[in-house]
Amino acid sequence: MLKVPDHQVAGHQAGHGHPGPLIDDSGRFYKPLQDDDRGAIEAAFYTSFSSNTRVPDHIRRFFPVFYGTKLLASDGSGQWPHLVLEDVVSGLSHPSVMDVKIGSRTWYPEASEDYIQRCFMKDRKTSSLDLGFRISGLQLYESEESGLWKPDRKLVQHLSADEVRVVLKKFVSSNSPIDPNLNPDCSFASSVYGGSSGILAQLLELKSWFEDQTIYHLNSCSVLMVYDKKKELKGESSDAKVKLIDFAHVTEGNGIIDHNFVGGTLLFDKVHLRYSYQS
Ligand SMILES: O=P(O)(O)O[C@@H]1[C@@H](OP(=O)(O)O)[C@H](OP(=O)(O)O)[C@H](O)[C@H](OP(=O)(O)O)[C@H]1OP(=O)(O)O
Ligand SMILES: Nc1ncnc2c1ncn2[C@@H]1O[C@H](COP(=O)(O)OP(=O)(O)O)[C@@H](O)[C@H]1O
Repeated sequence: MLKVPDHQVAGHQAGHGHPGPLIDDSGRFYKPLQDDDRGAIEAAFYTSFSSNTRVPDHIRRFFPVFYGTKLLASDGSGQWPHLVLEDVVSGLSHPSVMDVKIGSRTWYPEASEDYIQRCFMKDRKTSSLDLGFRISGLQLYESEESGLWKPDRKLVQHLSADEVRVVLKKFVSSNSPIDPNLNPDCSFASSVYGGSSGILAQLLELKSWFEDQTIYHLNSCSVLMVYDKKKELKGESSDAKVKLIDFAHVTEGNGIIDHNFVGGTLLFDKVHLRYSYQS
């Protein structure tokens, strides 16, 4: 049965005659195609990427599996085409999720003047320009009693550089993210961010491909980081994962490195995650 995902932390939701994402019980995420060129660009990206033999398998695993497109009926908006993707959060019973938009700029020269202006403003008003990335959305599992902490998206996006650093610590802490008197204890930093299969190692592997690949420019794309906090609390492996999502603004690389993306991941992993991990 299809249902609205309660683990969506950013992006478009249902409203104004547009459907929002759906999930099913078999681990699939249905993302409605936007009805302008963004939908076409994202569908074309997934189609190209999934059959592109120049993409190594160890890199492919950082992207949701693509199962094609499907027309789905949704309330008030009739039949609507959806991308059928792997649900990255499926299988995690108590997921902590963070969507990080990579790059100091989200605009790109081929975009419309209006889009460039809007991105330009957003990049300046958020941590993108200062840090090379911004947190677009977030949910943290707290405890059985308190459930999930899902701070307001607009607040999250407009966090200052210093506040972003605190949130990166909260993401891997066992104590309450809400209590202003508690310093994040970072007790899961070594297992979630660190280690040979942790988030830092995964980002590093991804980055090394981006330092070389010139096929795609992933403008305005996000790194989705997820792990099962309940498992961490029980001392079990929490399946920390990194996946890239949101390809509505991908352009062709034309033989040129995607410096904006490489710069963003570099700052994100080397400087900021490592900082949370070590301090
Ligand atoms: O409509 P908004 O204000 O929520 O803006 C959307 C953004 O939300 P945010 O600025 O993060 O609050 C949204 O950002 P997220 O994916 O949520 O990080 C997108 O930038 C979206 O544009 P597009 O689908 O990438 O072309 C943006 O949608 P458009 O305004 O471009 O349709
Ligand atoms: N494949 C996926 N699996 C699980 N969650 C996803 C997946 N793709 C997107 N999401 C969730 O949906 C949100 C919005 O996705 P995104 O592709 O950025 O949409 P939009 O194009 O509307 O901005 C993400 O922040 C994440 O919470």
